[in-house]
Amino acid sequence: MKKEQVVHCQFSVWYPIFKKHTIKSLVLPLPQNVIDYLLDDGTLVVSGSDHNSQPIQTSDAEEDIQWSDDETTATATAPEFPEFTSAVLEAINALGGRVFPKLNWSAPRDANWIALNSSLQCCSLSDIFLLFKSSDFITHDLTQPFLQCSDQDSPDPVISYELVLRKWSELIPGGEFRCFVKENKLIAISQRDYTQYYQHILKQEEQISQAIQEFFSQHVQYNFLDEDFVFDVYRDSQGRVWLIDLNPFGEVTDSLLFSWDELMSGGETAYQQQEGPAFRYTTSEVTVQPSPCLSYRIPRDFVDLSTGEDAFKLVDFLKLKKSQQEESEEEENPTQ
Ligand SMILES: Nc1ncnc2c1ncn2[C@@H]1O[C@H](COP(=O)(O)OP(=O)(O)OP(=O)(O)O)[C@@H](O)[C@H]1O
Repeated sequence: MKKEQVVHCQFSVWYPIFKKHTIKSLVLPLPQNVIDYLLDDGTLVVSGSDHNSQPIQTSDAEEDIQWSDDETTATATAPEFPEFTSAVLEAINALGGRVFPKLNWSAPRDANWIALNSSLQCCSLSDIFLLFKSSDFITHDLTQPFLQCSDQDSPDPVISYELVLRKWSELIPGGEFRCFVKENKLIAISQRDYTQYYQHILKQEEQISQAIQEFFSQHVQYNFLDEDFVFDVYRDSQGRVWLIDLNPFGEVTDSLLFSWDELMSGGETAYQQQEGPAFRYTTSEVTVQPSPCLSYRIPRDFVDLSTGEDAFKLVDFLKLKKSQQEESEEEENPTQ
């Protein structure tokens, strides 16, 4: 996979090409001070004028917190981005008040557990910041988007970072599929939420595969900037197919129920021996696995502490940690 392929899969590159076939979205340039804020480990929650949450600082900024009985001193000044905040609020309103946020490539899928509603649905900039600051996928976009590219000797293309806001849509996970395209041929289709068994996929295998192939040949094939790529689709309850996302054809993209070895080898096993693409889905409850994002979670208690209404619980927790730390330091250095 070349750096150029990654550049082509940025949202603002593919969206204008496929606008008619995907969810309505708006793209806002991400100012440098917002990028710096997102990459700064210290401040956990921003106190924006659009949100009434209390600003809280994590342990990195512990030194700044005055540990006193008057707990109000534990609040800290959070950064404010007035112009960006109003541009974001205007965009959210234009999209119906609820949005799904992304950066150039990724959504903070690994951070949904931290949101109060356990979802990526956002109504304000603080909702978006909380998810983005908690997400390794977002940090990856910001710091090493070309990590797995084969042409490491070539200079990294310059990236203009963008906040993508997509109109919130209730997508049923069983209707989502990932499609692999090699040399402009659709070689493989995988159920996207492969950890679950969906009876309707088993029953409608033929119709689903047919609908996706038609969508590909009518709207996607030869229209993208590369001949190898991966696209995600959603088939709604009326059988209509929508484009959800475009990804590079390579290891950086999850190959789900296929392996990259078989897809790279031209999909010999997958498509050359048969007419259409190979279609894989989970066929029984027996193979159901835990959700792949589970490893990104932290214990529920800590989530409650950091996002709960009672922000002072977090302060108590940090105090406890601090005193535990001091005790263990004393044990390690009994001479002191
Ligand atoms: N507009 C939307 N409203 C609600 N949910 C959405 C919306 N767009 C996407 N989703 C959900 O979020 C999931 C991830 O979306 P998307 O593919 O855009 O993120 P991503 O970070 O690029 O993922 P990947 O890395 O797997 O490509 C989708 O599978 C879908 O379930």
